[in-house]
Parts: sequence; C-alpha cells; structure tokens
Amino acid sequence: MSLAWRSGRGKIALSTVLMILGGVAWPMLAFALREGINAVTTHDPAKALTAGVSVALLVIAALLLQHFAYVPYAEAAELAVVTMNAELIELVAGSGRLGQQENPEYADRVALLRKEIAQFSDGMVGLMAALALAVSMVATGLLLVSVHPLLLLLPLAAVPALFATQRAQRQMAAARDRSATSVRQAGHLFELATSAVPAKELRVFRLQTEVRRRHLRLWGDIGRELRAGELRSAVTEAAGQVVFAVGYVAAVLFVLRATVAGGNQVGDAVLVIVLGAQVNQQVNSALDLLRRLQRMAQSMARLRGLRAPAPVQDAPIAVPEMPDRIRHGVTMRDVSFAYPGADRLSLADVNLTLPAGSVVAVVGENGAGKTTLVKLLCRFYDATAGTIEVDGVDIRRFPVDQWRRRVTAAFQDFVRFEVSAQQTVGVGQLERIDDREAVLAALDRAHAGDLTDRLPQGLSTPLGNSWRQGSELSGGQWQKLALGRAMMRESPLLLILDEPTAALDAEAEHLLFERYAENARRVGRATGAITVLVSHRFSTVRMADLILAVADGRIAEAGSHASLMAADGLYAKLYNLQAAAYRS
Ligand SMILES: Nc1ncnc2c1ncn2[C@@H]1O[C@H](COP(=O)(O)OP(=O)(O)OP(=O)(O)O)[C@@H](O)[C@H]1O
Repeated sequence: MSLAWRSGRGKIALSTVLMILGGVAWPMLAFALREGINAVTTHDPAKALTAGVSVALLVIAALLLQHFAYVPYAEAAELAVVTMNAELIELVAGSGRLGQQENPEYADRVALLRKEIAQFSDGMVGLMAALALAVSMVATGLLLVSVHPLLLLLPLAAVPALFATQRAQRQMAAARDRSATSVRQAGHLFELATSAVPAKELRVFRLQTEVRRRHLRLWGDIGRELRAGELRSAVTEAAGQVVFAVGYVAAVLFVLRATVAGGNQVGDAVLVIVLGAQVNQQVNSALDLLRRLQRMAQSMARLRGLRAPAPVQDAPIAVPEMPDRIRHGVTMRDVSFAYPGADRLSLADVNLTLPAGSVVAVVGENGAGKTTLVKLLCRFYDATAGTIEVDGVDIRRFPVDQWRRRVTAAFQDFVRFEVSAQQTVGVGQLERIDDREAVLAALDRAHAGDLTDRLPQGLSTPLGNSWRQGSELSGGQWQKLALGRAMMRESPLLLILDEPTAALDAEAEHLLFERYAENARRVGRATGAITVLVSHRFSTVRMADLILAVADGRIAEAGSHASLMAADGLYAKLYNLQAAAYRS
C-alpha cells in the first residue's frame, strides 16, 4: 500500500475521494427514494421534485465516479506487481547456493507464486477500494438505524458468510497445492512442445502426439482436483449465504409489519428493501475483498517463506582474507556429500589434493559424481561431511560471495544469453562487460577469436531468436562464447571446465586444450590457479598434470596419464576402450 501511495499521492488521494463519493451514492440513493416516496404519499410536489433530481444525480454519481478512480489504482497495482516480481527474482536467483533451486518443492512454491503475483493487481485494486466500501457500509448502517435500531442486526447476519468464505478459501488453496506438481509438469510439457530447442527431438522421435496426450491427461487430473475443490468451497460459501438470506427476509417482513401497523411510512419500507439488497451487495463485495486479501496473504506468506534465510552451515568464526594466490593446493579431507532429501551419497570419503598451478582432469562414467565434485568446489553446496581447504583454510570460512569472485567456470549446460556477442561474453566479468579489448582477449584465450569475424556486426551482433534481426548460432558456437565468458576473469584461483567442449569437434577440443593447458600452467605458476576439467575425451584428458578417475562417488584412481596407464586399472580400461573405438 505504501508503494501505491508513493506511486502518485495526488492521483491516489483524488481516486480515493471519487471512490468514496461513488460508494456513498448507493445508500444515499435509497435515502432519496424514501424521501421521494414519502413526499408523494404526503402530496408534497416540491419535495418530490427535489428527491427526483437527487435520485437522478446520485444514479449518475454511483455509476460513473468509481470508473475514473480505477485508472490510477490499476497503475499503482501494476507497480506493486513489478516490485514483487523483482523481489521474487532476487530471492530465487540471488542465493549463492543451488540447493533450493534444485529442490522440487521449492520449484513448486516459486511456480505457484509466479502465477499468483500475476493476479496480484486485482487484489491490490480491491484493497485500495476497501476504504470506499467501508464508508458506504457505515452510511448504510446509519440509514438502517434511522428506521429501527434492530435493523443493524442485518449486517450481522453476514458474519457466518464471512467465516464460510474463509473456510472455502482454505479448501480451494488446499486443492491448488495438491495439484501444484501436476501444474509444474504440465508447464514443462508445454515448454517442450512449444520451444525451439526440443523441437528437433520431438519430431525425430515423433513425440508431438505423446507430449500433447500427456499434457491433456495432466490437465484432466488438475481440472478434476480443482473442480472438486471449487465444488467443496461453493457448497461452504452457499451455506453462509443462506444464513444471510434468512436474515434479509426477516428484516423486510419486520419493516412491512411495522408499516402496515402504521408505525413507519411507506418510504421506510422501500428504504429497507433497497438497503437490504445493498447490504447483500456490500457483503458480497466485502467477501470478494476478503477472498482476494486471503489470496494475497497466502502469496505474501509464500514470499515470506522464500525470504526466510536458508540454514547457514558455515557461520565463520573469523573471516580470513581471501588469498591472492594458492601456494600449496586445494585439499579435500574425508569429503562426503548427499543432495538434500537424497538417501544415498553422491560423493563418499573423498581424500585428495589438487596441487597449486596444476591442470586436473576428472573422468568417470555417467552419474559417477564428477559434476557433484565441481559443485562442491564452486560452493553451490557444502560437503555433508569432511572439509575442503585452500592452503589449510576451510573454504566455508570465506564468504561465499568472495570465494565466487575468484572462481570462474564453463558448464556443459551453458546459458545462451540472448544479448549482443560482446555482452554474452562480457557478463563473465560484469565490471568489464563493455570492454571490447577484454572480450576479444577472453575469446582469444577460449580459442574462439575467429568467431566474431563471421558475425554480421562483429561483437555488436545481437544473438538469438528473441531479437527480430538476431543471428542464431550453432551449439558449438554458443559453447565457444560460454568458454570465452569463463575466460573473462584473468586471475581466478579456480577455473572449472565441466564438459565445456562437448559441442566442439574432437580436433577443436584438442587444439583448444593444448593451447589452454600451456597457458594455464604459466598463469598457474604465478597465481597457483588450479584448472579442473571434466571431460569424456581422453585425448584431452591425457594432457592434465593430475587425472582423477571417479567411480560411484569415490576417487578410484589418481595420477598422471603415464602412471595410470602403467597401473592398468579403471583409467587405462576407459582410455583403451576409447582409443580402440577411434582406431576402428
Ligand atoms: N540435484 C540433484 N539432486 C539429487 N541427486 C542428484 C542431483 N544431481 C545429481 N544427483 C545424483 O548424484 C550422482 C552424481 O551425479 P553427477 O551429476 O555428479 O554425475 P556426473 O559424473 O557428473 O555424470 P555425467 O557424466 O552424466 O555428467 C548421480 O547419481 C545423480 O543421480
């Protein structure tokens, strides 16, 4: 509300006045009607004329004023939606960790919230109109009392309806929560069916009909769940309304009896009949407002849930200075790790040292734990047991943010930032995003200097289909840009390359790493920087100073290419298999 107020005090104040005038016009209309009818029954033409003109003016006011008031309200509500979305992005993407985003329950909550925030503006408008509603309810109450104090009980008859509405809301929210996972899965299928990247596989495997069928089936399930919830909540709400209807009928009969007995004038009976209908209208509006407020409160509670800080495992006792260089190496001591909620370890009892200045390759079969090892080094997660140390200092003692500044990485599932080529590389070091020379140097280090020559506007070329005139790149070209992005930071302590070249051909990868490894060792000698390369290509892996063969979450072997070949274990087996495949 404070946001709405700050968005334009003058406009909001004027709208609120218009809203209140419009709101009060309805009960005043009933009052003018009473005066008119009483004037007719007492044969007072002057009073009847005044009342008639008042009725006309009040109808105009009641019908028109509120429309104008809604314009600034809607504007302020949109602003609130934009602000909430910004906060949601900050909460979801701002965390230094991955644990939340890889958790399906968290993903459900974020998906629901995204949907709810889109409907937030309606609730905001209702909330801003609440003052006008309250004023018109008070005016109605005063007029009812003017006929008979007992009539003030009429709005009380609406109280059960209020409770019923609250209950109905909870029933609906529970139904929505129950169907959240299906909604998320249906959303995923919709993305699959309509976005460009999956289009090829969908067609090759002729999956379009299957995806459509599953999408329909999910929506069938969701529809059934929601309809059942809607039916339950409709029955609950109707029960509340029946109580009010009984109260209304009783009030009308009460006044009619008094009128027939001569205690009231005819106009009083008309006043109560009209006001009674208005009370019903007001109570409905109040219920609707309550419904919206409850939805908003639920959204806010969900948002608060996301705001709650993730449990901090690493409260540092004394934060040491981030080292300028690594002198000895990064050591993992008895490191084990299980993903949150998982019942098996993805890494178990890892003990190893990555020597300062070295190029370390990690090999192993799919699911062995290579990426998990890398995630711990990047501190997307902390080890479940054991420690990771840099020159003897536990990395959990460094603030995550500072550690991240000295880590750079390229991943297999790299991001295609659809901005200019300059920026898609430059975001690797935001402070230098517009530094052309830095971007060109990074691309050169990634062996991708020639790429920009092929782009129509060089580094300024907009990339991707979200631009009208954007250039679409091949998978390998996008990957080269992602590698360039990783090379933007010139003095990282840790460079992670997690299958960053899977989309490049074997020769391009070999050339890149030959050059890269040489450079990495040279830089490494100066800063102790360690390069960790995850790859399935053994022609590249053999160049590394240290090779780690991971199997089932454990380090099965560690050593140089020559020593591991001599040992004739897992590495030698995998190497020979690939070499034989290439020879044949
Ligand atoms: N976010 C996650 N939540 C739960 N378990 C996960 C998660 N990511 C990976 N795992 C599990 O951890 C184990 C190791 O996975 P990891 O991604 O480290 O393998 P990898 O060696 O990098 O495999 P690949 O060569 O296929 O990339 C696997 O059993 C996987 O199922």
